[in-house]
Amino acid sequence: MAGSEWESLEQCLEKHLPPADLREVKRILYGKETRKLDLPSRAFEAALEGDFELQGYAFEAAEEQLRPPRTVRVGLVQNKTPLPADAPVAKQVTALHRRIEAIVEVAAVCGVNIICFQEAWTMPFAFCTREKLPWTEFAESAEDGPTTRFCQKLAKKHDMVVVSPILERDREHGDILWNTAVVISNSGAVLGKTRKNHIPRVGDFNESTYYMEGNLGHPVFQTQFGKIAVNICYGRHHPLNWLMYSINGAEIIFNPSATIGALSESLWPVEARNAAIANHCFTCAINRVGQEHFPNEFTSGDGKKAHRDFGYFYGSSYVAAPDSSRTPGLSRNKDGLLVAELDLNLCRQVNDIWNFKMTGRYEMYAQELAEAIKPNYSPNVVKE
Ligand SMILES: NC(=O)NCCC(=O)O
Repeated sequence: MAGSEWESLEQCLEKHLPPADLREVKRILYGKETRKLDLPSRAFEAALEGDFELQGYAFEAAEEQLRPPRTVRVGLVQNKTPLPADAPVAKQVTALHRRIEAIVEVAAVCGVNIICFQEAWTMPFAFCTREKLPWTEFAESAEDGPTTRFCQKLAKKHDMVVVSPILERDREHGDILWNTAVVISNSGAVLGKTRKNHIPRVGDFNESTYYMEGNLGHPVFQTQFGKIAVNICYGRHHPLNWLMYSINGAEIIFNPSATIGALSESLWPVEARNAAIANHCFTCAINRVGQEHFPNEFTSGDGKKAHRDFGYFYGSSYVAAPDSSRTPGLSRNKDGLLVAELDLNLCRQVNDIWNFKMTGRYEMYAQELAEAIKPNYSPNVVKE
């Protein structure tokens, strides 16, 4: 299996395929080609200086007579943790704030309206360790913690909606922890928060040691730039989770994640993209990059030796559209900002073609599922 030094699928295809084959492979793998965005050269210069990748693409919709285009630019940020996991907590958080601030400046130059960071972006992904301190010290209030205040400043300064996925400490309710995304309006006000609905119990993702499944349902946030929702990481394996955000009207669903090569890389290009198709909306899949090493060894419960690292996070953040097209992914190993221009009119246009909302038979599934979850349910299996 390729390690973290292997740059990306796109780079490999471009290097090895003759142009005519490349065109066909891209048509089948990526759908209708996305147009490269003409981003300002000073944005590329700043990205180069800041040592992160910058890519920009546009999805187009057909012109309509009655509705003007509803274009919005989203920014997806993937990044390594700048300091080692054993650096003091406050220093790690500050270093991450500085890193993100620099990337958001470039996003602003690129005209981004809504930006989303990776899952639990203010900390190393330490849940593999099952230790509490110091990791629980990274938890903050969603309403007025230092990271939310920091994001409010960014939102106001750049007139940008900020989606900030953090480890939340809910001081009002028993001081408990949640995996939460705070949505901050471009006015700088906290619009609300949403919590991770599905908690992994796979590999070293020992997150159930820290927090429970979210209790806020499937909120959709009406922003100036469109209706958005956040399906946090492991939620992307659950089609009903995507569906409920879509039923509540989400036009863009962000999927801030932290996942590693050995576990999920072959699922990654499929799931968020399928969700965009199945739900007639845009999806934005974001994964962190880099390797994180922890001070104490932990085991993976698989009989193998104890170790201090989690494996590598493979980045590859991308945006998928309801018509099955998608952007190329960002690199597997570099920090990056992906800018995508979406015309939200495409959601209804594709809905009118494929009609999944009309043909979904939700009443049938609602009834069948209501029966299937009963303890005495007997599966409908027809036998000879
Ligand atoms: N952060 C997280 O939920 N990771 C679980 C692994 C995966 O969903 O790929």
